[in-house]
Amino acid sequence: MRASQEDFDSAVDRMKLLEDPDSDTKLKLYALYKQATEGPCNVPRPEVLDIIRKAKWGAWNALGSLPKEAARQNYVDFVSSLTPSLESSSQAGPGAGRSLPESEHVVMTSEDSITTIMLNRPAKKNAITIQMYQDIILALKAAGKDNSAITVFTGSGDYYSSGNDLTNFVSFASGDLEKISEESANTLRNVVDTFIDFPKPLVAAVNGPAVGISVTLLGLFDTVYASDRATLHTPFTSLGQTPEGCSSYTFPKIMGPAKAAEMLIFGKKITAREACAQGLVTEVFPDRTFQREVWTRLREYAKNSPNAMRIGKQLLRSSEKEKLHAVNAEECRVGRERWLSEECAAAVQSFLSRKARL
Ligand SMILES: CCCCCC/C=C/C(=O)SCCNC(=O)CCNC(=O)[C@H](O)C(C)(C)COP(=O)(O)OP(=O)(O)OC[C@H]1O[C@@H](n2cnc3c(N)ncnc32)[C@H](O)[C@@H]1OP(=O)(O)O
Repeated sequence: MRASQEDFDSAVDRMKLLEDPDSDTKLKLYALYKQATEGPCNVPRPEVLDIIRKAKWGAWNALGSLPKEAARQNYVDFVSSLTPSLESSSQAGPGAGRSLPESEHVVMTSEDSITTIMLNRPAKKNAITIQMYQDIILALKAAGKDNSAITVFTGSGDYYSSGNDLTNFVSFASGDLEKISEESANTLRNVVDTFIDFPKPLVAAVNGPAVGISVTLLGLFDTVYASDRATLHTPFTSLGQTPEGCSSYTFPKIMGPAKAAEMLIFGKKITAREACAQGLVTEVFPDRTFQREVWTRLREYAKNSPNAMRIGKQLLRSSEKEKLHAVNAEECRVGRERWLSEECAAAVQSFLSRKARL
């Protein structure tokens, strides 16, 4: 169940009863309200000295391209969490009765028979934390079962995703290496398995640059639309790491072994247009019209028979599934060894200490 305009209006009224909320709460409410009512931040950044307006602008701007509908839901949930005692008995609490999982950085919305899963951490270029991997699994499982016809995966803000959050590796230095690396490999394996098994048409709307795992997973999507501003970069070997997301199998198959090697072994960054010429991207759109053109097209596609599309996907993909699961298992086994290497530790440390940039 998604928040209606009435739920939103009622949350705005309840919010007025809050007694002296702290400034972080006020900022979050302000940003979600603006996003829910006006959409993405569309005003120029205030002067440096105007501290309050700058903080408000920053909070709104950080919501990136979060859809109005998702902002409305987040606003309602946030107000509910602040005012549990004021909840009317007819209103569901956060998460109650909702078919969509809630998450701060993985936002799920459904409209026009399309479920959208959006990475929403624009200030960190949508880098994927361990929690986000778990939320992506939950979101995909929910989308696989809901009544939408198509599922779309995209990013908020200027990046599609900068890949794995490199601070995920910080815990490697501070704890039980064996255990943490095993847990991380299991998480990676689960998330990739969930993409392999996803039962409906899965479309990537690559709204900007993509790095690492956000690129490798594209080989498991049914259709990939990209903005002409997007680049695709898999800098694994400069990080002492190896390919994942089944790309060691899907990329050579899609683009041929030589082009796949340039990307996955030498870390060559390619443009969306190059990726399109090589078959990894289905179609490239001018950035200016990307959202409009992609969504117009997807809304048309979503009018097709959902069952026929799902069964069609199975026919196209099922013969590969067993192979893909085996590839995933092997990539995770090898990847885990690499994460424990000196090379990987040094590369991550180098990024975190800002000595090196891609
Ligand atoms: C469970 C474990 C699974 C493991 C799976 C294996 C997956 C592997 C991969 O995905 S490998 C790829 C990893 N990603 C990267 O190496 C990218 C690192 N980021 C960058 O090189 C740059 O940030 C950039 C090119 C993406 C963008 O550069 P720029 O435009 O100059 O922006 P900033 O660098 O200032 O970034 C803004 C802000 O975001 C933080 N950030 C960006 N990417 C990551 C990231 N991948 N991990 C953590 N943090 C990231 C960056 O530090 C800045 O934060 P700050 O404002 O300084 O707090």
